[in-house]
Amino acid sequence: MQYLGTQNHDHGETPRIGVLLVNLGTPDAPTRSALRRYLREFLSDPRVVEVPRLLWWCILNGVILNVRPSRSARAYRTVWTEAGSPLLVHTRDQARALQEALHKTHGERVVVDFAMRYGNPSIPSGLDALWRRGARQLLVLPLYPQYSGPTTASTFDAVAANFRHRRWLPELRFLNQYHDHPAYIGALADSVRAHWADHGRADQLLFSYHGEPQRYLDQGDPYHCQCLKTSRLVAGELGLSEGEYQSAFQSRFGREPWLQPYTDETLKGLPASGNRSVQVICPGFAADCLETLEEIAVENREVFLAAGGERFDYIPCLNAGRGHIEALRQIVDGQIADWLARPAPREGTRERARAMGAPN
Ligand SMILES: C=CC1=C(C)c2cc3[nH]c(cc4nc(cc5[nH]c(cc1n2)c(C)c5CCC(=O)O)C(CCC(=O)O)=C4C)c(C)c3C=C
Ligand SMILES: [Fe+2]
Ligand SMILES: [Fe+2]
Repeated sequence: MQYLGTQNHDHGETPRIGVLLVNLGTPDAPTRSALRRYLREFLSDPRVVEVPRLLWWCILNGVILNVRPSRSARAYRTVWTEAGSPLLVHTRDQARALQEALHKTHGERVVVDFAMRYGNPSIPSGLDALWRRGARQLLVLPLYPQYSGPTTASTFDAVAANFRHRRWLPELRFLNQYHDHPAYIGALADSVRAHWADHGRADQLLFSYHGEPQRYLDQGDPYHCQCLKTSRLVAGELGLSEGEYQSAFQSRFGREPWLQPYTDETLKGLPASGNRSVQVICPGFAADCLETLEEIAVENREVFLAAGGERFDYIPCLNAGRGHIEALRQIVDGQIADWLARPAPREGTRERARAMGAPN
Protein backbone atom coordinates (compact mmCIF):
# COMPACT_ATOMS: atom_id res chain seq x y z
CA MET A 1 0.00 0.00 0.00
CA GLN A 2 1.16 3.52 -0.73
CA TYR A 3 0.68 5.64 2.37
CA LEU A 4 -0.29 9.29 2.24
CA GLY A 5 2.69 11.57 2.05
CA THR A 6 1.38 14.42 4.17
CA GLN A 7 3.87 13.85 6.95
CA ASN A 8 5.93 16.99 6.82
CA HIS A 9 9.17 17.12 8.73
CA ASP A 10 8.90 19.82 11.30
CA HIS A 11 12.44 20.06 12.54
CA GLY A 12 12.29 20.84 16.19
CA GLU A 13 8.85 22.42 16.41
CA THR A 14 6.84 21.56 19.52
CA PRO A 15 4.13 19.02 18.69
CA ARG A 16 0.66 20.34 19.25
CA ILE A 17 -2.73 19.07 20.36
CA GLY A 18 -5.26 19.18 17.51
CA VAL A 19 -8.99 19.44 18.06
CA LEU A 20 -11.18 18.47 15.11
CA LEU A 21 -14.83 19.49 15.37
CA VAL A 22 -16.99 17.36 13.08
CA ASN A 23 -20.58 17.88 12.07
CA LEU A 24 -22.78 16.06 9.62
CA GLY A 25 -22.29 18.06 6.47
CA THR A 26 -24.32 19.81 3.96
CA PRO A 27 -24.57 20.10 0.18
CA ASP A 28 -22.16 22.50 -1.59
CA ALA A 29 -25.08 24.44 -3.05
CA PRO A 30 -28.88 24.32 -2.79
CA THR A 31 -29.20 22.75 -6.23
CA ARG A 32 -30.49 19.42 -7.46
CA SER A 33 -27.08 18.23 -8.65
CA ALA A 34 -25.27 19.20 -5.45
CA LEU A 35 -28.01 17.49 -3.44
CA ARG A 36 -27.73 14.36 -5.51
CA ARG A 37 -24.01 14.17 -4.77
CA TYR A 38 -24.49 14.92 -1.08
CA LEU A 39 -27.42 12.55 -0.55
CA ARG A 40 -25.65 9.76 -2.45
CA GLU A 41 -22.67 9.97 -0.12
CA PHE A 42 -24.80 10.38 3.02
CA LEU A 43 -27.41 7.74 2.28
CA SER A 44 -24.84 5.19 1.07
CA ASP A 45 -23.28 5.11 4.54
CA PRO A 46 -24.28 1.73 6.05
CA ARG A 47 -24.29 3.38 9.50
CA VAL A 48 -27.10 5.68 8.36
CA VAL A 49 -29.26 3.23 6.46
CA GLU A 50 -28.99 -0.31 7.75
CA VAL A 51 -30.63 -2.21 4.91
CA PRO A 52 -29.01 -5.05 2.90
CA ARG A 53 -26.67 -3.33 0.44
CA LEU A 54 -27.97 -4.66 -2.86
CA LEU A 55 -31.58 -3.94 -1.98
CA TRP A 56 -30.66 -0.47 -0.74
CA TRP A 57 -28.59 0.29 -3.86
CA CYS A 58 -31.70 -0.40 -5.97
CA ILE A 59 -34.00 1.76 -3.81
CA LEU A 60 -31.48 4.60 -3.58
CA ASN A 61 -30.68 4.75 -7.28
CA GLY A 62 -34.11 3.73 -8.52
CA VAL A 63 -36.28 6.02 -6.42
CA ILE A 64 -34.68 8.24 -3.78
CA LEU A 65 -31.97 9.93 -5.83
CA ASN A 66 -34.54 10.72 -8.51
CA VAL A 67 -37.14 12.25 -6.23
CA ARG A 68 -35.51 13.69 -3.13
CA PRO A 69 -32.75 15.96 -4.53
CA SER A 70 -35.15 18.47 -6.11
CA ARG A 71 -37.38 18.52 -3.08
CA SER A 72 -34.50 18.92 -0.64
CA ALA A 73 -32.85 21.58 -2.84
CA ARG A 74 -36.05 23.60 -2.64
CA ALA A 75 -36.03 23.32 1.16
CA TYR A 76 -32.33 24.22 1.40
CA ARG A 77 -32.90 27.33 -0.71
CA THR A 78 -35.24 28.68 1.98
CA VAL A 79 -32.50 28.59 4.64
CA TRP A 80 -29.36 29.26 2.55
CA THR A 81 -27.47 32.44 3.41
CA GLU A 82 -25.02 34.68 1.55
CA ALA A 83 -22.22 32.93 3.42
CA GLY A 84 -23.55 29.45 2.55
CA SER A 85 -25.35 26.65 4.34
CA PRO A 86 -26.22 27.58 7.95
CA LEU A 87 -24.72 24.37 9.31
CA LEU A 88 -21.41 25.09 7.60
CA VAL A 89 -21.34 28.75 8.63
CA HIS A 90 -22.10 28.00 12.28
CA THR A 91 -19.59 25.17 12.45
CA ARG A 92 -16.87 27.39 11.00
CA ASP A 93 -17.73 30.10 13.54
CA GLN A 94 -17.65 27.55 16.34
CA ALA A 95 -14.17 26.37 15.32
CA ARG A 96 -12.85 29.96 15.20
CA ALA A 97 -14.37 30.92 18.53
CA LEU A 98 -13.19 27.74 20.22
CA GLN A 99 -9.66 28.30 18.86
CA GLU A 100 -9.69 31.77 20.36
CA ALA A 101 -10.96 30.53 23.72
CA LEU A 102 -8.38 27.75 23.92
CA HIS A 103 -5.62 30.12 22.84
CA LYS A 104 -6.30 32.23 25.92
CA THR A 105 -5.48 29.37 28.29
CA HIS A 106 -3.10 27.17 26.29
CA GLY A 107 -1.39 29.52 23.84
CA GLU A 108 -0.05 27.83 20.71
CA ARG A 109 -0.26 24.36 22.19
CA VAL A 110 -3.81 23.64 20.98
CA VAL A 111 -5.00 24.04 17.39
CA VAL A 112 -8.63 23.73 16.26
CA ASP A 113 -10.17 22.94 12.89
CA PHE A 114 -13.47 21.58 11.65
CA ALA A 115 -14.73 19.09 9.10
CA MET A 116 -17.92 17.61 7.74
CA ARG A 117 -18.68 13.89 7.68
CA TYR A 118 -20.28 14.23 4.23
CA GLY A 119 -19.37 16.89 1.70
CA ASN A 120 -16.86 19.63 2.39
CA PRO A 121 -14.53 20.39 4.07
CA SER A 122 -13.98 16.66 4.38
CA ILE A 123 -12.58 14.75 7.35
CA PRO A 124 -9.39 13.82 5.42
CA SER A 125 -8.78 17.50 4.64
CA GLY A 126 -9.32 18.44 8.30
CA LEU A 127 -6.92 15.74 9.48
CA ASP A 128 -4.32 16.89 6.94
CA ALA A 129 -4.65 20.51 7.97
CA LEU A 130 -4.19 19.70 11.66
CA TRP A 131 -1.22 17.45 10.97
CA ARG A 132 0.42 20.21 8.94
CA ARG A 133 -0.12 22.60 11.86
CA GLY A 134 1.85 20.20 14.04
CA ALA A 135 -0.91 18.20 15.74
CA ARG A 136 0.58 14.92 16.91
CA GLN A 137 -2.10 14.44 19.57
CA LEU A 138 -5.63 14.59 18.24
CA LEU A 139 -9.02 14.98 19.88
CA VAL A 140 -11.92 14.30 17.52
CA LEU A 141 -15.07 15.95 18.81
CA PRO A 142 -18.19 15.01 16.85
CA LEU A 143 -20.70 17.80 17.46
CA TYR A 144 -23.41 15.33 18.47
CA PRO A 145 -24.19 15.64 22.17
CA GLN A 146 -26.04 12.31 22.12
CA TYR A 147 -24.24 9.24 20.79
CA SER A 148 -25.80 7.47 17.83
CA GLY A 149 -24.52 4.95 15.32
CA PRO A 150 -25.55 7.00 12.26
CA THR A 151 -23.69 10.10 13.46
CA THR A 152 -20.99 9.44 16.08
CA ALA A 153 -19.94 5.96 14.98
CA SER A 154 -19.99 7.02 11.36
CA THR A 155 -17.57 9.85 12.19
CA PHE A 156 -15.26 7.33 13.82
CA ASP A 157 -15.45 5.13 10.70
CA ALA A 158 -14.35 8.04 8.53
CA VAL A 159 -11.41 8.93 10.80
CA ALA A 160 -10.33 5.29 10.98
CA ALA A 161 -10.63 4.86 7.21
CA ASN A 162 -8.35 7.85 6.70
CA PHE A 163 -5.83 6.55 9.24
CA ARG A 164 -5.50 3.33 7.26
CA HIS A 165 -3.67 5.38 4.65
CA ARG A 166 -1.28 7.16 7.01
CA ARG A 167 2.11 5.92 8.00
CA TRP A 168 2.45 8.07 11.11
CA LEU A 169 -0.67 8.32 13.24
CA PRO A 170 -1.33 10.91 15.91
CA GLU A 171 -2.21 9.85 19.45
CA LEU A 172 -6.01 9.74 19.34
CA ARG A 173 -8.90 10.56 21.59
CA PHE A 174 -12.44 10.30 20.32
CA LEU A 175 -15.27 11.90 22.31
CA ASN A 176 -18.39 9.82 21.89
CA GLN A 177 -21.02 11.91 23.68
CA TYR A 178 -21.53 14.86 26.02
CA HIS A 179 -25.30 14.62 26.50
CA ASP A 180 -25.13 15.16 30.27
CA HIS A 181 -22.07 17.38 30.57
CA PRO A 182 -22.94 20.07 33.15
CA ALA A 183 -21.59 22.88 30.97
CA TYR A 184 -23.67 21.77 27.98
CA ILE A 185 -26.81 21.34 30.11
CA GLY A 186 -26.14 24.73 31.69
CA ALA A 187 -25.75 26.42 28.29
CA LEU A 188 -29.06 24.94 27.10
CA ALA A 189 -30.86 26.02 30.26
CA ASP A 190 -29.38 29.52 29.94
CA SER A 191 -30.62 29.76 26.36
CA VAL A 192 -34.15 28.90 27.49
CA ARG A 193 -33.98 31.41 30.34
CA ALA A 194 -32.77 34.09 27.93
CA HIS A 195 -35.70 33.30 25.65
CA TRP A 196 -38.12 33.50 28.57
CA ALA A 197 -36.67 36.86 29.58
CA ASP A 198 -37.49 38.28 26.13
CA HIS A 199 -40.71 36.46 25.27
CA GLY A 200 -42.20 35.09 28.47
CA ARG A 201 -43.05 31.45 29.05
CA ALA A 202 -45.28 29.13 27.04
CA ASP A 203 -47.60 26.33 28.18
CA GLN A 204 -45.13 23.66 27.05
CA LEU A 205 -41.41 23.32 26.39
CA LEU A 206 -40.91 20.71 23.67
CA PHE A 207 -37.48 19.12 23.21
CA SER A 208 -37.27 17.91 19.62
CA TYR A 209 -34.45 15.56 18.57
CA HIS A 210 -33.58 14.13 15.18
CA GLY A 211 -35.05 10.62 14.98
CA GLU A 212 -33.66 7.29 13.85
CA PRO A 213 -35.33 3.92 13.18
CA GLN A 214 -36.79 2.32 16.34
CA ARG A 215 -34.89 -0.81 15.25
CA TYR A 216 -31.57 0.87 16.09
CA LEU A 217 -32.75 1.43 19.68
CA ASP A 218 -34.02 -2.16 19.88
CA GLN A 219 -30.56 -3.32 18.82
CA GLY A 220 -28.76 -1.32 21.49
CA ASP A 221 -28.17 2.23 20.26
CA PRO A 222 -28.12 4.47 23.37
CA TYR A 223 -29.27 7.56 21.45
CA HIS A 224 -32.90 7.54 22.63
CA CYS A 225 -31.93 7.22 26.31
CA GLN A 226 -29.35 9.98 26.06
CA CYS A 227 -31.88 12.32 24.43
CA LEU A 228 -34.39 11.76 27.22
CA LYS A 229 -31.70 12.33 29.82
CA THR A 230 -30.64 15.63 28.25
CA SER A 231 -34.27 16.80 28.40
CA ARG A 232 -34.68 15.68 32.00
CA LEU A 233 -31.50 17.45 33.13
CA VAL A 234 -32.34 20.72 31.35
CA ALA A 235 -35.92 20.62 32.67
CA GLY A 236 -34.50 19.98 36.14
CA GLU A 237 -32.25 23.01 35.90
CA LEU A 238 -35.19 25.10 34.78
CA GLY A 239 -37.37 23.81 37.61
CA LEU A 240 -40.01 22.41 35.22
CA SER A 241 -42.38 19.75 36.45
CA GLU A 242 -43.34 16.60 34.49
CA GLY A 243 -46.35 18.17 32.80
CA GLU A 244 -44.50 21.24 31.60
CA TYR A 245 -42.13 19.65 29.10
CA GLN A 246 -41.82 16.66 26.80
CA SER A 247 -39.45 15.10 24.27
CA ALA A 248 -40.20 14.10 20.70
CA PHE A 249 -38.38 12.99 17.53
CA GLN A 250 -38.41 14.68 14.13
CA SER A 251 -37.11 14.16 10.57
CA ARG A 252 -38.62 10.72 9.90
CA PHE A 253 -37.31 9.09 6.71
CA GLY A 254 -38.74 5.98 5.02
CA ARG A 255 -41.55 3.67 6.05
CA GLU A 256 -40.39 1.74 9.11
CA PRO A 257 -41.25 3.06 12.60
CA TRP A 258 -38.84 5.65 13.94
CA LEU A 259 -38.34 6.77 17.53
CA GLN A 260 -41.58 8.07 19.02
CA PRO A 261 -43.42 10.22 19.82
CA TYR A 262 -43.04 12.07 16.54
CA THR A 263 -42.59 15.83 16.79
CA ASP A 264 -45.31 16.72 14.26
CA GLU A 265 -47.91 14.46 15.87
CA THR A 266 -47.01 15.75 19.31
CA LEU A 267 -47.48 19.35 18.19
CA LYS A 268 -50.77 18.47 16.52
CA GLY A 269 -52.07 17.05 19.81
CA LEU A 270 -50.99 19.89 22.11
CA PRO A 271 -53.84 22.40 21.56
CA ALA A 272 -56.48 19.76 22.27
CA SER A 273 -54.85 19.04 25.63
CA GLY A 274 -55.03 22.71 26.59
CA ASN A 275 -51.53 23.76 25.49
CA ARG A 276 -52.09 26.77 23.23
CA SER A 277 -48.52 28.01 23.28
CA VAL A 278 -45.33 26.03 22.83
CA GLN A 279 -41.60 26.69 22.81
CA VAL A 280 -39.48 24.22 20.86
CA ILE A 281 -35.78 23.62 21.45
CA CYS A 282 -33.56 21.16 19.54
CA PRO A 283 -30.70 20.18 21.87
CA GLY A 284 -29.46 17.37 19.60
CA PHE A 285 -28.30 19.88 17.02
CA ALA A 286 -25.16 21.82 17.91
CA ALA A 287 -25.97 24.25 15.11
CA ASP A 288 -29.01 25.46 13.28
CA CYS A 289 -29.52 23.71 9.98
CA LEU A 290 -32.20 22.64 7.57
CA GLU A 291 -33.77 20.36 10.17
CA THR A 292 -34.29 23.17 12.66
CA LEU A 293 -34.73 26.29 10.54
CA GLU A 294 -37.07 24.78 7.99
CA GLU A 295 -38.55 21.60 9.44
CA ILE A 296 -39.15 22.97 12.94
CA ALA A 297 -39.35 26.75 12.64
CA VAL A 298 -41.47 26.71 9.46
CA GLU A 299 -43.13 23.34 8.78
CA ASN A 300 -43.89 22.34 12.35
CA ARG A 301 -45.00 25.84 13.27
CA GLU A 302 -47.66 25.50 10.59
CA VAL A 303 -48.66 22.08 11.93
CA PHE A 304 -49.16 23.52 15.42
CA LEU A 305 -51.05 26.61 14.30
CA ALA A 306 -53.27 24.59 11.96
CA ALA A 307 -54.20 22.34 14.90
CA GLY A 308 -55.44 25.33 16.91
CA GLY A 309 -52.20 26.43 18.56
CA GLU A 310 -51.86 30.15 19.18
CA ARG A 311 -48.20 30.80 19.75
CA PHE A 312 -45.14 28.87 18.56
CA ASP A 313 -41.59 29.95 19.46
CA TYR A 314 -38.50 28.28 18.14
CA ILE A 315 -35.53 28.62 20.51
CA PRO A 316 -32.36 28.67 18.35
CA CYS A 317 -29.52 26.18 18.70
CA LEU A 318 -26.48 27.16 20.75
CA ASN A 319 -24.50 27.82 17.54
CA ALA A 320 -21.36 29.91 18.16
CA GLY A 321 -22.90 31.67 21.16
CA ARG A 322 -20.71 32.47 24.13
CA GLY A 323 -22.33 29.86 26.41
CA HIS A 324 -21.81 27.12 23.86
CA ILE A 325 -18.18 27.99 23.22
CA GLU A 326 -17.50 28.04 26.95
CA ALA A 327 -19.18 24.63 27.27
CA LEU A 328 -17.12 23.21 24.40
CA ARG A 329 -13.98 24.70 25.91
CA GLN A 330 -14.68 22.90 29.18
CA ILE A 331 -15.48 19.66 27.37
CA VAL A 332 -12.23 19.86 25.39
CA ASP A 333 -10.20 20.78 28.48
CA GLY A 334 -11.54 17.72 30.28
CA GLN A 335 -10.47 15.53 27.37
CA ILE A 336 -6.97 16.92 26.89
CA ALA A 337 -6.10 17.50 30.55
CA ASP A 338 -3.68 14.58 30.74
CA TRP A 339 -1.94 15.61 27.51
CA LEU A 340 -1.51 19.11 28.87
CA ALA A 341 -0.22 17.81 32.19
CA ARG A 342 2.72 15.99 30.62
CA PRO A 343 5.31 17.88 28.63
CA ALA A 344 4.81 17.91 24.87
CA PRO A 345 6.40 14.71 23.53
CA ARG A 346 9.70 15.13 21.72
CA GLU A 347 9.76 13.51 18.36
CA GLY A 348 13.43 12.83 17.90
CA THR A 349 13.20 15.08 14.89
CA ARG A 350 16.95 15.49 14.60
CA GLU A 351 17.36 11.72 14.46
CA ARG A 352 14.60 11.48 11.89
CA ALA A 353 16.09 14.22 9.78
CA ARG A 354 19.48 12.49 9.88
CA ALA A 355 17.91 9.15 8.99
CA MET A 356 16.32 10.81 5.99
CA GLY A 357 19.65 12.14 4.84
CA ALA A 358 19.65 15.70 6.15
CA PRO A 359 23.01 17.15 7.12
CA ASN A 360 23.58 17.45 10.90
C1 LIG B 1 -31.99 8.20 6.38
C2 LIG B 1 -31.72 8.14 7.64
C3 LIG B 1 -31.22 9.19 8.53
C4 LIG B 1 -30.79 8.97 9.83
C5 LIG B 1 -30.75 7.65 10.57
C6 LIG B 1 -30.38 10.23 10.36
C7 LIG B 1 -29.87 10.43 11.65
C8 LIG B 1 -29.43 11.66 12.17
N1 LIG B 1 -29.24 12.84 11.48
C9 LIG B 1 -28.80 13.83 12.33
C10 LIG B 1 -28.51 15.16 12.01
C11 LIG B 1 -28.81 15.80 10.79
N2 LIG B 1 -29.48 15.27 9.73
C12 LIG B 1 -29.60 16.22 8.73
C13 LIG B 1 -30.19 16.05 7.49
C14 LIG B 1 -30.65 14.84 6.96
N3 LIG B 1 -30.81 13.63 7.63
C15 LIG B 1 -31.25 12.66 6.76
C16 LIG B 1 -31.44 11.30 7.05
C17 LIG B 1 -31.09 10.62 8.25
N4 LIG B 1 -30.58 11.18 9.39
C18 LIG B 1 -31.40 13.30 5.47
C19 LIG B 1 -31.85 12.59 4.21
C20 LIG B 1 -31.01 14.64 5.60
C21 LIG B 1 -30.87 15.67 4.46
C22 LIG B 1 -31.90 16.64 4.34
C23 LIG B 1 -33.10 16.11 3.62
O1 LIG B 1 -32.99 15.77 2.44
O2 LIG B 1 -34.14 16.05 4.29
C24 LIG B 1 -29.00 17.45 9.20
C25 LIG B 1 -29.01 18.81 8.48
C26 LIG B 1 -27.95 19.00 7.44
C27 LIG B 1 -27.96 20.39 6.83
O3 LIG B 1 -27.30 20.55 5.82
O4 LIG B 1 -28.59 21.33 7.30
C28 LIG B 1 -28.49 17.18 10.47
C29 LIG B 1 -27.71 18.13 11.36
C30 LIG B 1 -28.70 13.25 13.63
C31 LIG B 1 -28.25 13.99 14.88
C32 LIG B 1 -29.08 11.92 13.53
C33 LIG B 1 -29.09 10.98 14.67
C34 LIG B 1 -29.93 10.15 15.05
FE1 LIG C 1 -30.30 13.30 9.62
FE1 LIG D 1 -35.89 17.03 7.54
